[in-house]
This record gives sequence, C-alpha cells and structure tokens, in this order.
Amino acid sequence: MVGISDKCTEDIARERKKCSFSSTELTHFWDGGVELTKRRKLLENYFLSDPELKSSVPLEYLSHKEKYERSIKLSCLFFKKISNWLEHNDTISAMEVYQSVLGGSLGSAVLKDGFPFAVHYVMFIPTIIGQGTMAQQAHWISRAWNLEIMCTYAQTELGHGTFIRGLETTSTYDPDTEEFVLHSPTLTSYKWWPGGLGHTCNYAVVLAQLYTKGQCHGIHPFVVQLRDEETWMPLPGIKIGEIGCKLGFNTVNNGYLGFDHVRIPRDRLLMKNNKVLKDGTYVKSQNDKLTYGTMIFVRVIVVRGVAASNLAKAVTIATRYSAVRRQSELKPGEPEPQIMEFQTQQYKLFPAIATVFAIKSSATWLWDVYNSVTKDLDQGDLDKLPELHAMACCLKAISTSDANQMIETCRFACGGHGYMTSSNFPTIYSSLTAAVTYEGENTVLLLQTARYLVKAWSQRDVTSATITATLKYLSDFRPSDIYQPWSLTMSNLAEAFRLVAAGKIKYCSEHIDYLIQKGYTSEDAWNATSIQLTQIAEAHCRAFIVDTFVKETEVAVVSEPVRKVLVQLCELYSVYWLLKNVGDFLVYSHLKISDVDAVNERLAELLAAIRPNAVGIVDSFDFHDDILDSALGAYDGRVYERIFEAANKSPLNAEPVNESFHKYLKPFLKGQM
Ligand SMILES: CC(C)(COP(=O)(O)OP(=O)(O)OC[C@H]1O[C@@H](n2cnc3c(N)ncnc32)[C@H](O)[C@@H]1OP(=O)(O)O)[C@@H](O)C(=O)NCCC(=O)NCCSC(=O)CCCC(=O)O
Ligand SMILES: Cc1cc2nc3c(=O)[nH]c(=O)nc-3n(C[C@H](O)[C@H](O)[C@H](O)COP(=O)(O)OP(=O)(O)OC[C@H]3O[C@@H](n4cnc5c(N)ncnc54)[C@H](O)[C@@H]3O)c2cc1C
Repeated sequence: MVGISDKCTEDIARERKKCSFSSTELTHFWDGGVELTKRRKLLENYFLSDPELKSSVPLEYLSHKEKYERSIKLSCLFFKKISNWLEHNDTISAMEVYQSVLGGSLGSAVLKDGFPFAVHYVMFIPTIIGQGTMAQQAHWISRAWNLEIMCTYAQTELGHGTFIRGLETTSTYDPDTEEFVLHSPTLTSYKWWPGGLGHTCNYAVVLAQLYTKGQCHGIHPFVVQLRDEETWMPLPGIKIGEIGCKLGFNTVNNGYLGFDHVRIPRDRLLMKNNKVLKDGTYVKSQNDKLTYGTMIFVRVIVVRGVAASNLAKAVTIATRYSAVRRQSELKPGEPEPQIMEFQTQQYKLFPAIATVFAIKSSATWLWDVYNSVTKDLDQGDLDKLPELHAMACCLKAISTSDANQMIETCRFACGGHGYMTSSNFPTIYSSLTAAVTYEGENTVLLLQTARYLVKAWSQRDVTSATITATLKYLSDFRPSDIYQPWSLTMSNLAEAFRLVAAGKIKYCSEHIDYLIQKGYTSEDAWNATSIQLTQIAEAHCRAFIVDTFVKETEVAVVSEPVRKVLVQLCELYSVYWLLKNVGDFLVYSHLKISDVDAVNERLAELLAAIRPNAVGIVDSFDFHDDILDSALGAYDGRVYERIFEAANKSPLNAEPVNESFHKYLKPFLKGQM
C-alpha cells in the first residue's frame, strides 16, 4: 500500500498547478462575490467544526427507526445552533442562513438523507406569507419561526399528486358554529408524502376542497392542528403515520394523514386571496391560481439549490477521482494514464460541469424574476405570473432531469467504486431524483410550459409589441431564417437553439390545428401531440439557458482567464446539446448535414481545451470535504485509503467470525441443517 497515497496526491496537485486561471476567483463568481464566499465559509466553519453534529456510525448502518431518531436529535441540535448564531451575529441575515442550510449544501453534511424540518421552512412558512392575511401571518409566522410549533404542507393524496383539482379531502363550512369540518371520504383521499408529517409535525397547511352553502369552490389552504402541543398525541379524528422506507429521503419522515370530521375555526382558512365570511358567503380572489404560489416558490429554489448543487457535488467527485485513478493503456508499454485522459471520460464529465454553470445562470435569472413578480402580485399586478410559471416549470424539469442523468453518468465514470455508498453517489442520486417527481412531476411541468408556448404562438402577431423577453424570438421568427449560412460562433449557436424552439412550436401548433380540423376534440388533439409538446418545452428551455449563459459570460466581472473558461463551458453546453438533438437542428435550424462534422470536431477541441483546467474548475465549487462526504472526491485525492477506512466502518468487520456462521453456515456445510 505504501506510496499509493503519495502518487494520488501528486497527481491531483499536478492538476492544480497546471490550471490556467484562479480557482478562487471562479469560486467568488460561483458564490456571487467575495463577500458571499466569506459568509458561506464562516457558516461552514461554525457548523462543521461542531463535534456534536458529527456521527460516528454511517447512516446506512442504522435501522429505519434509529435513522429517524438520530435525524430528530441532529435537527434539534442544528436548528438550536442556527438560533444561537442569529442571536450573536447580525452580519448574515436569517434568510441567508436558512438558505444556505436548507437550500444549499450545508445541511447535507449533517443529515445527508434530508431534514424532517425542511418543509416547515421551505413550504409552510412561505404558504402563510403567500396565502395568509396580515393577522394570520402575524400569528402563524411568529409561532412557526420561533419553533413553538412544527409544521408541514399537506397537499398530495394517495390518489392525486399532479391533478390537484381532483383532491378529495373536503372542508365544509358550518355557519352555525363558524367552523370548517375536514373530512377524508375515501382511502385515496388520505394525504400522502408531506415531509415531517409522520411524527415530527403538530400543524399542517392542508389543501382541501372548500364547500360552503352547498357549493364547492375548489381547493383552498387551511391551517390544521394535528397533535397535542404537550403530549404530541394525535388529536381526535386525526389518523396519522409515516409512509415507510423510500429510495432516499429516509430521514425526512414523510407521512400520511386522514380526517374524521375534524372541526377547525373559520380563521384557519388562509384568506389573503379567497375568503369565507361568517355567514358562509364565498369571496373569490382575482386569480384562483394564486393558491398555487408556494409551488412556484419551491420550483424556483429547486433549480439552483437542488439540481445545480447536487450535480456540482457529483461532478466534483467524479472529476477528482478521474485525476487520480489510473487504468488501462493509451499507448502500449507506457504507464497507465489518469482515466481523465480518455476522451470518452471527458465526454462524461465536462458537459456535466458546463451544465452546472448553465443551470446556475438561469437559476439566478429565475430568482430575480420571482422576486420582482412577487412584488407585482402584492400590488395586484398579475401580468407576469404566466411567464414566471412557464419558466419555473421548464427550468425545474430540465435542470432536474439533466442532473438526474448526469449524476448517474458521473457514477458510471467512477467504475465499481462509484457503486459504493462511501462514494456518496447513492445519496446524491436519491435526493436529486426525488426532485424529478416532487413539486410537479417533470413531464407534467413540461406540458404546462408547452401550454403557454402554444398560446404564445397563436398570439405572436397581435402581441408582438408587448411580448415578453423570453418569447421575443417567436415574434422575430421567419421560416426563411433556416436558409442563413451556418458558422461555428456562439451567437450562431444561440440562434440555432432559438430556431429549433420556434420551428418545433410552429409544427406542434399546426399539428394540433390539423387534428382539430380532422375532427379531434382540442383535448384529444393535445394528447395526441403531447410527446412533441414536451419537446417544445425542452427546446424553449434550452434556447433560454443558452441565451442566459451567453449573456452571463459577456457581462461577468471576471479576469480574462476566468472568462475564457466560462466561454468554453458555454460553448461546450451548446455543442453538446446540439449534437444530442442533431436531428432537430438539421430539420428546424440552419445547420446542414455538411456542417455536422465540424461541430463534432469542435466538441473534441473543447473537451481537450477544458481538460487541463478540469480539477481547477470543480475545485471552484469549493465543497468542504464533509459536504462532499465521498471517499472518491476528497480534496487531497487519497482515494484508496478512504475507501478502505469506509469499508472498515462496516459493523460486520467488528468481529472476525460472524455468529451466523455458527448458527447456520456451519450446520449447513456439515449437512446438519
Ligand atoms: C399540473 C397543474 C398545474 C394542473 O393544474 P390545473 O388547475 O389543472 O391547471 P390547468 O388547467 O392545467 O391550467 C390552468 C391555468 O393555470 C395556470 N397555472 C397552473 N399552475 C400555476 C401556478 N403554479 N401558478 C400560476 N399559474 C398556474 C396554467 O398556466 C393555466 O393558465 P391558462 O389557463 O393557460 O392561462 C397543477 O395541478 C400542479 O401544479 N400539479 C403539480 C403538483 C405539485 O407540484 N405538487 C407539489 C406538492 S408539495 C411537494 O412536492 C414538496 C416537496 C418538497 C420537498 O420535500 O423538498
Ligand atoms: C420525496 C418526495 C417528497 C414529497 N413531499 C411532498 C410534500 O411535502 N407535500 C406534498 O403535498 N407532496 C409531496 N410529495 C408529492 C409530490 O408532489 C407528488 O408525488 C408529485 O406531485 C407527483 O404526483 P403523483 O405522485 O400523483 O404522480 P402522478 O401524477 O400519478 O404521475 C404518474 C405518471 O402519470 C403521468 N401524468 C400524470 N398526469 C399527467 C398529465 N396531465 N399529462 C401527462 N402525464 C401525466 C406523469 O407524467 C407520471 O409519468 C413528495 C413526493 C416525493 C417523491
């Protein structure tokens, strides 16, 4: 074993030396500025140096019950520590602290399989802000923020997750007592999935069909107490439990919930948007989609906080590992190369690095638009809500599905060792892949964006004067644009993505019209076109991501060496996705068959150009080793020693002979069983 460690650390140190730019400068760009990097590190040091928050036994060796109990202990210590921090420091706002703990990667160093308190902060509090009156906000936010109560967001039911208009839980107003009566009429009406609902929370926002004066007004949010505040026993009429083991999220305590005629006061209906008066009169808001606001918020934060951040972790691990792992021969008789020398390996890693930066720049745009639209909504201006909804849907879907596929590719890039739990790929994958489904299943979200695009296509001439920036390419589109000459410049690549999106949107819209003319209902025509409809949402999203990434590389305040890296990554992202969908580009853009070889060559050139900087680029994500938590991806490159150390944490290695030998194996082998 002697010498292996030195060789690996030398390999990775050599990578860092040959880097053509300052990794620290790229870290500042990634964090959003020097000051933000400082603050992030301050928080990391504060939390990660605390021995109480570290666990000696890896999570995977605990039983399901032990995992839950440890998750509660660690969550309490962790959130106590956050309160202590906020009491004694005013340099970092509470919002920023919670964002880095729950929306960033810091929390995963403490509870890698998720927090049972997460939905309390990520969904319950935002729902009260978005849906509660001032009085309701004052009451519930202060109770929730001060952790007097633990809360969740209970929308999904056993029978319905996507189609929330089909939820079956009812909330019927009784004007005599001025109460709502919550009821679960069927098994499929049981709430199913909410994080922390099992045993952790005593309150929830419950989405239920509101009935008053014999009329159903659709789903509305109600704050409901589930457990006694002292004894934590479920209240009468509340049937509650945990939903059991899952692919991941096993410390999140996802739960189920049923109601047997549970009465709650009238003021538990969140009434910022819609109201029920004392006598049962229903007062409708100007837009019934405002009830869906919390979902938009979470989709917005998933893009960077979940998709980019998990993919960045995975590609850091795989890239560092590829710098120290040596295998096979490139030329006969020569020493085994670092596996990163293989072009196929570069093709697995570098597009994933480029995708992390691409997602990040779109996520920044989305966050800014979210904040501006939220302000408009508060002033009663709903004009920009459809664009925000459409972009949040497709960016959530594309970022999580890219990350999902690329994290798996990063795992494959690490061969057998990637399959070890100690690589941390299983946890990174299982927490990311949940985001493909939660907060709007990806196909469904793509179809929401497609609905917006088809509508925009039909209105593009009438609305061209007021068309939003993300749709301007539709009103600019001329079918003859596909006869322009092709060139391998970034502006031309971006144009090709826009042409593909516009061409496919045009085709889909015309196809739907054609089917309707043939006698299809509009719903059947929609369904019969829906494969292509998901593709137009993807094409629109890719064109948007490329445009946003290009603009970011142009305006970023960085040195020329860093800008060069960003430009290469931006071009790689574009070339990679063009070649993945080359058929579409041949049909809908000005790319011709005779141009494709040159694009393939450009891909190879870009991979080769990024190769010397690869470790430097992933270093710039600046993951603390405790956050990466990977035997393959630690900063020092000591891969083999760490794999060995992790194996020796297996409880089976605590004794030389396991008792099952005496009980079963021996009698079996001796023919005595
Ligand atoms: C799929 C739809 C959108 C369908 O709803 P619908 O009422 O049938 O709508 P439709 O007829 O297709 O469209 C009607 C219209 O509503 C618009 N719309 C739809 N959603 C929104 C929104 N959020 N904001 C603003 N507008 C929205 C649509 O664009 C349509 O507009 P239009 O009529 O075309 O002008 C909806 O039901 C939905 O969002 N389903 C997904 C459910 C979901 O996201 N659940 C999340 C549960 S919580 C969770 O998963 C937490 C995990 C967190 C964790 O653990 O970290
Ligand atoms: C880890 C995790 C945590 C969660 N946390 C919460 C939580 O805290 N609170 C909460 O309320 N919920 C939560 N959920 C539930 C989650 O939001 C739903 O699972 C999600 O919205 C998808 O709904 P579904 O499970 O009913 O899938 P379904 O809608 O049944 O989807 C199944 C299939 O049907 C397809 N499909 C459905 N409708 C359409 C359509 N209109 N057009 C085309 N295809 C369609 C989908 O594409 C998919 O392929 C969580 C889920 C997970 C996995």
